[in-house]
Amino acid sequence: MGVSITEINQNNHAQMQIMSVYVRNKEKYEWLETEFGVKLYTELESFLTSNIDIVVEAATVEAAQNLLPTIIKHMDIVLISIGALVDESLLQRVIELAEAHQHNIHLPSGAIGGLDLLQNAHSLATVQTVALTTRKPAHSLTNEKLNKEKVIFKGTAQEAIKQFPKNINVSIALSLAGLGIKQTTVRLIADPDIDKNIHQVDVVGDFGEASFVVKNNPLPSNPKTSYSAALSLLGTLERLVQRIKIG
Ligand SMILES: NC(=O)C1=CN([C@@H]2O[C@H](COP(=O)(O)OP(=O)(O)OC[C@H]3O[C@@H](n4cnc5c(N)ncnc54)[C@H](O)[C@@H]3O)[C@@H](O)[C@H]2O)C=CC1
Ligand SMILES: O=C([O-])CC(=O)C(=O)O
Repeated sequence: MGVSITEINQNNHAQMQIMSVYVRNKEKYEWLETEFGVKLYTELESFLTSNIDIVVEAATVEAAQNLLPTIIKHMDIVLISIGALVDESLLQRVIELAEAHQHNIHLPSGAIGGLDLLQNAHSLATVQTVALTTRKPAHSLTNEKLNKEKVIFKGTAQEAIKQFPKNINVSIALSLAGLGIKQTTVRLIADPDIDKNIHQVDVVGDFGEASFVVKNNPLPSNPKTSYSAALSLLGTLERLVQRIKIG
């Protein structure tokens, strides 16, 4: 999510600076040091003991699963590869570590909205169903040449993220806010005629019904990702230091 480093270090968003970046290949990212004055680390422990207060993860579900337990022992984290938390034993372990070390795990809404309403409705009353219908440009989901839309997945959020770990992190955010990974349903549609990532969330509960549709433009600097996902990450950081909490 390249927008973040420009936004934070040059436009002074969130009253923060990115000081350190954890990478696997230093040579590939040397330009970040030159352009933004950050320091690169290939050793996780050195990265975590460098001059930083919080980690922002924007890598992959697999990387997040591997790194999360160590990171949470050291400090707070903003996690955007939320699909990592589909692993229930990892989730439990990470919650215990967060509690033991008094650190927080921030999960941005990412490319969807409505998680505040869902959380309230689920934790304080009863929610009956949560359904996600995601429609993405066909080429981002399949190598198959399609001339019309095709439902390429129908099932639980748990199964969806296993089959599409790069594409449906939002389903695990929804699951954690509501009915869990086994009862949150997902339909994933490959559509050759669109260039947006469209997420529709339908919730039915004692409070009534809610539907949210987000038609996401691609992030200009990284078109496979939705623009709003990067904004959500930045917004989560910004809200950490704001005195008025909304939602
Ligand atoms: N929650 C949400 O709504 C959304 C979540 N995502 C997720 O956010 C994450 C980042 O997305 P993008 O910026 O589009 O991905 P990207 O593929 O453009 O960038 C990921 C970066 O992480 C690096 N990386 C991968 N494994 C690593 C490791 N083990 N250690 C250090 N660096 C590692 C890669 O080299 C790459 O530079 C992905 O997991 C994606 O699925 C993306 C969009 C929305
Ligand atoms: O960018 C999006 O629209 C959502 C996405 O990829 C994800 O949830 O993993």
